[in-house]
Amino acid sequence: MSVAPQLVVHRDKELMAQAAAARLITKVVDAQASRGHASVVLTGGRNGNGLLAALAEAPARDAVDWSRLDLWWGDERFLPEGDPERNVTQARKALLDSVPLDPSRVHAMPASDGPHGRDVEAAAAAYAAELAAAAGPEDHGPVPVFDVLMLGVGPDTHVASLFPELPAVRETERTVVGVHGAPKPPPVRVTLTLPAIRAAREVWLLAAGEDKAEAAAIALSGAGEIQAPAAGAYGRSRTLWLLDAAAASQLPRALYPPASA
Ligand SMILES: O=C1O[C@H](COP(=O)(O)O)[C@@H](O)[C@H](O)[C@H]1O
Repeated sequence: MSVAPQLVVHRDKELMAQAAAARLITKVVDAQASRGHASVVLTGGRNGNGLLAALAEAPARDAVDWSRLDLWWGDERFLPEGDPERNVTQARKALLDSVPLDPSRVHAMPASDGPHGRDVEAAAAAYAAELAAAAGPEDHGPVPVFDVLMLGVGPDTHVASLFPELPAVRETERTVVGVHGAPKPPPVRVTLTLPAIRAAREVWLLAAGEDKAEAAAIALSGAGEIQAPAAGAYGRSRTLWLLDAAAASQLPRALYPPASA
C-alpha cells in the first residue's frame, strides 16, 4: 500500500540541495548508529548531482562513516566506463571521489564496454543478481531494504529510467531491466523497476526548476504510474517530495497553499 507523499518546498534549488544533503547526512548517521551500516540509492540528473555537490561542501559530511555506506544506483545510461554522461561518472566528480568510501560497497551499474558488452539485458540481470546477493533474510525480498532511495523527476514525469508508457514502467516481476528507445538520450539504459524502488524504506523525489513544475503537479494529482512514473514511486514508510518554489508553482492549492504573506 502506498504511503501518502509528504512535501517540503524550499526557496530555490541551491537551498533545496543543501537541505536535502543535510537530511541525507542525518539519515545515514542514524541508520549507521542503529544497524551499523546504511544503504542509499543515488539518482543521476541535475538535482541528484546538485545534492551530491552540496553534500561534498557540507562540514557535517564528516559525521558519516563512509566506509560503512552501500551506494546503489536507480538507473544508468548504458555507455562506456568513464563516459562523462554516465550517472556514476557524474556522481564520482560531484562527491564520491572526495570521500573515503569502501570500493566494494560502491555498486555501479554495468557499462556498455564491461563484461556483458553491449547486451543491456545481461547487464540488467547482473545488477539484479548483485542486489539479490546483497539482500539478507531480514529484507524478505530480492533487493535490500534501502534506507533512502533518491529519484530525480524528469520534466516528462520519468524517474530513474522509467519513462511514460515504455515497457520498463510496466514491469512487475524483475527488479532491474534494460531500456531501449528512451526519449531522453542516450536511448539505451539500465533501470530499477517500480517494485525494486518500492522496497526502499524512504523514497525521496527531487524536483527543482520551472521545467519540473508540470511534472510535479501531474504526479501529485492522482495520475497513473504508466503515464506518470513518478506517481508510482513510493517508499515503505515514507515518500518525500523535495521541491523548490519554481517546481512547486503548479501544484494544486490543497497540496501547496500559496504563502499568505
Ligand atoms: O536521465 C536522467 O534523468 C533524470 C532526471 O534528470 P534531470 O536532469 O531532469 O533532473 C534522472 O533522475 C536520471 O537518473 C537520469 O538518468
